[in-house]
Amino acid sequence: AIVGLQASGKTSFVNVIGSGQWSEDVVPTVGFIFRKVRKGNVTLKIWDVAGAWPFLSSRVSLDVLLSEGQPKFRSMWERYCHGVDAIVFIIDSADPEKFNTARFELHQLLGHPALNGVPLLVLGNKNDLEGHVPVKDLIRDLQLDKITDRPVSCYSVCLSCFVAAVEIDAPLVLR
Ligand SMILES: Nc1nc2c(ncn2[C@@H]2O[C@H](COP(=O)(O)OP(=O)(O)OP(=O)(O)O)[C@@H](O)[C@H]2O)c(=O)[nH]1
Ligand SMILES: [Mg+2]
Repeated sequence: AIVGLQASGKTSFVNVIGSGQWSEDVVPTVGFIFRKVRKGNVTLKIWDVAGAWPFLSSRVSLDVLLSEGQPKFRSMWERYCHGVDAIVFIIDSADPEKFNTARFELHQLLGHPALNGVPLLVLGNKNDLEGHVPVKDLIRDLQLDKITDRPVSCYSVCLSCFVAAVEIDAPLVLR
């Protein structure tokens, strides 16, 4: 399952691994998209889950999240993560203002007992943009070092740079 805040690049990621090509043509996902991607003799079944649900898209501030408990739309993330082999969390690394919300949502998601032990891949996307945050700071800001109950990896990527190869800067396997 691929989760993350709005416009972080989840659908772009699925396009890149699915077709091997960056596509400029993405629109915000409504609900979710289920995709099967065949790689050699392996078939990946992928849930591309919207960062926000239309009817609640204005309610994304952390204050609201905290005062209302778990907002309905992101509790949907958990539903799509049930029983998966891995969770991919994508974050716009050039938009640090959203890091607090992202951290809150990520840790909230991982706190669900049913997702215990499921490996986590964090991709800090959009490293082509000025002011993007490097992997080491993402790890700190998202408190990835506090996640001790599963394998965690974090990479900095640029999905829109994907022509022949995804640019990866300073890959770091935490655990
Ligand atoms: N500069 C830059 N833009 C990117 C990159 N990856 C994705 N984008 C752009 O970011 C925007 C959002 O991408 P999406 O893939 O639709 O994001 P999403 O996470 O699926 O968004 P929702 O479906 O709304 O949750 C699009 O305009 C993409 O073209 C990147 O590596 N660099
Ligand atoms: Mg999408």
